[in-house]
Amino acid sequence: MTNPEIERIKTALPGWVEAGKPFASEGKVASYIPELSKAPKEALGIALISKDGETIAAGDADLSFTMQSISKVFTLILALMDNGEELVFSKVGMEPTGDNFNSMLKLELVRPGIPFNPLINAGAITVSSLIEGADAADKSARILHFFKELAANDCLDYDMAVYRSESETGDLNRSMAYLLKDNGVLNGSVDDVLDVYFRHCSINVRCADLARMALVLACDGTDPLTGQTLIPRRYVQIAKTFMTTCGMYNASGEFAIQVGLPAKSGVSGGILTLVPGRFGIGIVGPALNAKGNSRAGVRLLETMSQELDWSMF
Ligand SMILES: NC(=O)CC[C@H](N)C(=O)O
Repeated sequence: MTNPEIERIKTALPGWVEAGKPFASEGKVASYIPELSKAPKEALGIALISKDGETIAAGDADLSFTMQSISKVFTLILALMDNGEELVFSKVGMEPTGDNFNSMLKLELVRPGIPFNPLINAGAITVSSLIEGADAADKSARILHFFKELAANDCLDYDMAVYRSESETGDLNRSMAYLLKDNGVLNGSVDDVLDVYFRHCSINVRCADLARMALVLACDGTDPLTGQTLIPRRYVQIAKTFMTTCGMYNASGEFAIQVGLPAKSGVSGGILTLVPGRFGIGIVGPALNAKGNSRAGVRLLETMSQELDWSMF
């Protein structure tokens, strides 16, 4: 039986992507991690996977890119699976900051030492320290294994050039980690925690990988294509709530109004989003707007949400 929504997307998607592409010229590719500046500025690609396994892709969907902040959603889930809610939320809060993703302002001003939420850098670095494992290498191996399962792709691996580039230049994250350590929030050595963090940020993916990971969230933790439950439903609920309130950094309110779906972006220009119960979606568009979200990617999602009436609200 044909699904009219899927047929509509198949027909219209190439046109929506073409209409979104020019918006990339309003954005800038991130360069504070020098290796990221090599990404093609004008690119825009998307892949969707439906709960019945139908994949639809358009534009530069084959471009590979690093997950960056998108990985924070899944390390949070793994930390919750490893430690439970009580412990995780004794180290990291549940509120949006309204500040940039790499700001350390509120670490000192309000509730000293505890990051506001797990999707800002300070929160995600704290979450990295909560991943179970004998040492940093073991923790990173567990994260990579979990991501491979969620993406149903055994070939996922690090982009070592991006990893090295961030390790060499990540002094702001390093200073944040020292502050967290001094406040008694971080377990383990700062170098080890940052190694785990930089590695999961540099896991290389394509749009279809993000779409498959998002599909698991869209289906409450069970991969509908294998029937395997990979995440307890409660932790999916927590992750999707953070994506809605903090996933697009300090543009999450605007995104909730214009698009109305749980989403997470990264500075490589990736966006992972989902339509509850129906689709997992991965997007890449390396040119970013002032808040650090893919300019053309956000535009494409605004169009799709309006055309397909996707807002949850
Ligand atoms: N917003 C992002 O994607 C930030 C992730 C990046 N690895 C950083 O720590 O700066």
